[in-house]
Amino acid sequence: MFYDFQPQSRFLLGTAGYPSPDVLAQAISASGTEIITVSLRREGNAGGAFRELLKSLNTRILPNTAGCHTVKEAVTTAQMARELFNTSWIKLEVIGHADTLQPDPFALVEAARILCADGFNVFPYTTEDLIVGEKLLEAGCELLMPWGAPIGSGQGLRNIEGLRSMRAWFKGIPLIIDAGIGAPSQAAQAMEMGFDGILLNTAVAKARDPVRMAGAFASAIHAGLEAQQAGMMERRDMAAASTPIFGLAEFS
Ligand SMILES: CC(=O)[C@@H](O)[C@H](O)COP(=O)(O)O
Repeated sequence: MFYDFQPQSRFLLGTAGYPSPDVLAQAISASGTEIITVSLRREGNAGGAFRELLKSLNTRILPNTAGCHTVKEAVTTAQMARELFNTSWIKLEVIGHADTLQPDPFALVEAARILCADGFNVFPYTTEDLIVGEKLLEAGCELLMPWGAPIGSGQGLRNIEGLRSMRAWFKGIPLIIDAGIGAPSQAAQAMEMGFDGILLNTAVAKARDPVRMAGAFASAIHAGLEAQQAGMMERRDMAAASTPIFGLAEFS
């Protein structure tokens, strides 16, 4: 459950950098997503026509604060997004450095505290750090969005053991992998590990065929969720015969 919403699809899609608005609309349709994220700053540049297109797509809009570097910028952007899109949802990004695009955990927690107290449902873009995650929950966030890898890098699950620890530590808290996913197999792996959803943008927007890639990610995310819910076998260090030896004829 992502706040008050239980989506069928666990695929959350970004809307930046597509070759055209038409390709974006087709990719959203092929992805089966019910939640799209929109950067207020970029959207603001593109104007009202883009906003009208997004509103016509029959998906929930999760505005984001991409490009914000301070608490003040992020809070102001979130407040503008609430008015523009008529939603209390906000994907909170407070970036620590323009080159790494790594979240600033101190500013993130402070901004989350202010926005939660102001009635927002905050989706915080964070790292796999457990203490930062705890502080975000204390601030009032009901879910966390750990990165897979730096935004736009396509590196996949860069710290897989850290993400495993995070999944185990925050039992029952929805965790959505956000950013750095480059291939459908990486998204499937995250779902198999027990994550609740995948948010990505670049891997679809910059694919040679974004519409087809959106479909590929949709299949992979669905497969990963199915595997997770079916109960995966435990990994073993040693072999275990898959064929029973009971009843075999004895030769002497
Ligand atoms: C679109 C968005 O909200 C960002 O968090 C980010 O752009 C997603 O990361 P990738 O582009 O690496 O998928």
